Amino acid sequence: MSELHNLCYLGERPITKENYLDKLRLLLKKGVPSTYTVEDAFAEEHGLKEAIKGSTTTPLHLICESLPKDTSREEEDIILTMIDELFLNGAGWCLTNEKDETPGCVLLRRGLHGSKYWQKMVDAGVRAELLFRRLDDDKIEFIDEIESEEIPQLVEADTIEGMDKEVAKNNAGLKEKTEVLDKDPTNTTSSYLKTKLAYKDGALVTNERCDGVMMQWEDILMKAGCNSLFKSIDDPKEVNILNIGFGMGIIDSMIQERNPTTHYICEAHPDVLQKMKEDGWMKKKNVVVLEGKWQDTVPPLLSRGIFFDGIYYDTYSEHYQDMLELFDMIVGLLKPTGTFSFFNGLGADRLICYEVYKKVVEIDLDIYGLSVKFNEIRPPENALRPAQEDDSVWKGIKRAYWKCPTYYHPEVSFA
Ligand SMILES: C[S@@+](CC[C@H](N)C(=O)[O-])C[C@H]1O[C@@H](n2cnc3c(N)ncnc32)[C@H](O)[C@@H]1O
Repeated sequence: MSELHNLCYLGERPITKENYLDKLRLLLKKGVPSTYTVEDAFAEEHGLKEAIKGSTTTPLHLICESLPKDTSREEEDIILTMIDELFLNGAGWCLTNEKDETPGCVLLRRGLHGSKYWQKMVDAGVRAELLFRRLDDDKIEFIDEIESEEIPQLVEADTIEGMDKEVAKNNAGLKEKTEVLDKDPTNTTSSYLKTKLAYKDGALVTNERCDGVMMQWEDILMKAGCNSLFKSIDDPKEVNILNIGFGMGIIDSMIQERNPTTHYICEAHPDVLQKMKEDGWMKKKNVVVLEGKWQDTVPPLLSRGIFFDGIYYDTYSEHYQDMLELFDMIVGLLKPTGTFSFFNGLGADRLICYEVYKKVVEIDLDIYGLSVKFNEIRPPENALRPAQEDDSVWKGIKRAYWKCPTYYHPEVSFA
């Protein structure tokens, strides 16, 4: 076992600065990577060329797994500083071990959700997410620009010949993965909009693969969303609401019950629009249906001088980046007293990611002078049960997109 890993098992007590922190710092200073995995060490010890793929048990995993439950205040401080030290040296908050757990997931399993250790993981996740976004920004100049030929490029198949075989194989793999993602209706809007949908068994699903687009169990979340939209009405004689994403029409039916002056609904999928026609939504006197992607249909509202008391956003196959683009419009469309809310499923298939995004969204909204308040809602029990269990809502659904015990319902306003 490597010296670094041995240290992270925290076997020797008490945990002191001399025995742990100083030794950790020394190892990192000597160049041992903070992401050195147990699998790497095993491969090295056994003269294997490569470590087992798909599993990265990092020093952070070991610390989280080994944390004694009876630490003194001093010991806790040493461990927290060890975690800081690993992060400072590039440790990853979201690498996963053989059980598909991040270090945060290990803490959660061990009953340490909400602890100081947990908070360290969340903070590191937030920093990493914000940093990666900045690095993606092409306006950033790097001091030590890497020569372009050193950067592994995704090459076209016909240029592969003659290249180093390994690079070619990796490139081909990367290209294949990109193509798979491009065709995945859960991942790409253009692919989703071409995918046939079906309304069945209290859900809206993709016809072939049975990806859950919207499900009836979410009505409790939609109720909270609808209440937020009518929270602070500016003028009861002129109530404007905008909902982006019709799905099963759950929130729109709730909005209709409140009889707003104008109820805008933005929807892009042809099958959903067809269902809306069949169910008479196009003919309702206070409803305006914006047919097409919100990216095309919402911007014109800005120039028409329409302002909203409430805006709700719940689409499908979009990414956080899309939401950031929407924020640009929200500031222009929301009345000063208005409320914006959205289906908060950001990272909701893993609690640590969900809490990282809760913070990231707060930071992003703050840039617009918007503040967010999260109300906690307990989802129905059968939404928290794995698909194998009889009464689970995920039975027959391709992938459970919800796995968190608490829903953080967002209410966003200028206040
Ligand atoms: C999860 S469902 C919305 C469910 C809805 N909140 C309800 O209460 O039933 C998402 C909807 O957003 C639509 N959608 C996805 N991308 C869109 C886009 N870019 N513009 C407008 N609608 C979009 C989908 O077709 C789908 O009907």
